[in-house]
Amino acid sequence: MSVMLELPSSLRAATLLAQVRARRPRVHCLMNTVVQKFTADGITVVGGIPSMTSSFEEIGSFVAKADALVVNLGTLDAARREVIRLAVGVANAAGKPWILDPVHCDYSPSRLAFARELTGLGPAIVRGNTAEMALFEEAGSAVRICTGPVDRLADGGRSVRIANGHRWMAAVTGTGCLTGGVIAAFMAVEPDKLIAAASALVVTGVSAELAAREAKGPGSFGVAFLDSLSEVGADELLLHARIEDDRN
Ligand SMILES: Nc1ncnc2c1ncn2[C@@H]1O[C@H](COP(=O)(O)OP(=O)(O)OP(=O)(O)O)[C@@H](O)[C@H]1O
Ligand SMILES: Cc1ncsc1CCO
Ligand SMILES: [Mg+2]
Repeated sequence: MSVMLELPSSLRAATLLAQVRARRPRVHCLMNTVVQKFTADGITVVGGIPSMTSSFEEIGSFVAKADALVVNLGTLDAARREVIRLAVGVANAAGKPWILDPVHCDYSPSRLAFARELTGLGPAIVRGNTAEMALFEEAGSAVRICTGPVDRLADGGRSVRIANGHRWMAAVTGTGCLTGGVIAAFMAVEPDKLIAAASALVVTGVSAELAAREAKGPGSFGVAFLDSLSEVGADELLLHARIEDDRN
């Protein structure tokens, strides 16, 4: 007998967004040094509470207090690798969900090997762009997300596409990293990781479309995107969400 797995919907995205805003989940980010502020702002305006330290002495306490963890490999060095291993160990021991963003794993064999090591430690989600995810055809039990003009999400039983977003997202550095933070906030309130991630991507994608109407180009778009993320609600999500079943 096959089990009917839930598929994402605009209504579910709106409900989860309201839950994030009501519950204010804590999201700890081991975020690259390029887009720390943009990512923290994205988590804050959507309704979560970000923390960003990467100190070896403190990371255990911060992860223990967080509801979800983001592991982003954008700016990686030996110290950061050790902090990531410690953070993942604490998250796993406490049953807290974490998302891996294997930024630029396509640029460096040693980074790819580290990203593969982390994938073996059981992230809830692995998300990257097309070039990165081409190296992660296999992501264990994690939900696999490949973002781009259309986002593709898949777990063992489901495969969906989110067709929201705007081309200026690719012209602002860190929109993908920011979506990792927003996805983590949604994972903190929803145990079904594919539903959580798809809902988060609908929220960021619809917000980007609304922001593009106000912006003059990528610079003002980045600011308008944060404005839209703080204001988007059920009406806009129900009207604009483009979620497609990708099984065929
Ligand atoms: N041409 C496009 N049209 C619509 N949405 C897009 C487009 N390109 C990217 N996006 C959206 O932008 C976000 C970031 O996706 P992208 O694949 O560019 O991430 P990335 O390369 O990891 O970004 P970064 O590393 O700068 O954070 C996703 O939410 C995606 O849906
Ligand atoms: C440009 C860049 N380099 C390392 S991390 C980062 C941010 C987006 O991935
Ligand atoms: Mg990226």
